[in-house]
Amino acid sequence: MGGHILVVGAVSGELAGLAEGLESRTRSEIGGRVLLAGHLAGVPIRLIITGPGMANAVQAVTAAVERARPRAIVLTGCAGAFRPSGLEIGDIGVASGEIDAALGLEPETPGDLPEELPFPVMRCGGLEITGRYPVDTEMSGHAVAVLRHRLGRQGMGVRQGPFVTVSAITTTDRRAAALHARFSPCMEAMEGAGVAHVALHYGIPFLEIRAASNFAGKRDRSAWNLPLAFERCALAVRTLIREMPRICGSRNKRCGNRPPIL
Ligand SMILES: O=C(O)c1cccc(C(=O)CC[C@H]2O[C@@H](n3cnc4c(=O)[nH]cnc43)[C@H](O)[C@@H]2O)c1
Repeated sequence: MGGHILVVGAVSGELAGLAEGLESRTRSEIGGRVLLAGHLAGVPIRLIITGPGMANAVQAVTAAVERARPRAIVLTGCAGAFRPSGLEIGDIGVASGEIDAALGLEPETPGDLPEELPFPVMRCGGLEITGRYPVDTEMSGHAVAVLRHRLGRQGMGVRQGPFVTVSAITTTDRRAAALHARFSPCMEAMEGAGVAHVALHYGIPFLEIRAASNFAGKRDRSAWNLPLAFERCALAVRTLIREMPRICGSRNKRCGNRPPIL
């Protein structure tokens, strides 16, 4: 199997469990970010820690992709789970799509969600992206099946659904309910739409898998379980990488480096 998998996390804890198991590990810097390279179960892997938020993620992933084109990008880490999804803390979410919840038109009522942008930020393969990014459906479907089979029997919930990307972490039940009413997401985090944008731009299959560290809604820091989420997201990615030859084919849905449309 040729080409490496680029695994992306915002903070070091999210990739620590994968970094520990890397065979023939090397450490370098790219675009001012730490890049670890090596193999997991014989699969060539690069891990990049981006820093939190979309701006960091876009800069880091662009730098990594420009240095060496991966065969797939997997974004992982902790996330806030939406209660109606049925996910519990420590459970796994697999994105079926990525929604940039901050992009759009200012709403008439302060505090409401933005309305959909009236022009695309990207055109790709007949798609006009105004804030909702596709993921690689084939990879995502395989990932859910594998994770349910392997982790479900250890008592871990695995759900597939849209992820929302936010700039401000949701801290009220009102906001969580509004996001759920609009997008029916299973998880929220801060990097997904940015990495999905870069992946689509370069035509690289993209997958996002996270573990719930908290519930989206009223902020109760004492109820967050970051260590459990870090451990579980690494377990999920490791489990998938072992199955990568089956999950990640040689498809390349290239958009090309077309000039910006704005
Ligand atoms: O809020 C804190 O006090 C805090 C303390 C230590 C670490 C963190 C984080 O790393 C959170 C930001 C990071 O995690 C993702 N994430 C996790 N849960 C959520 C959420 O409910 N809403 C948005 N993002 C979340 C996010 O992708 C960041 O990279 C926080």
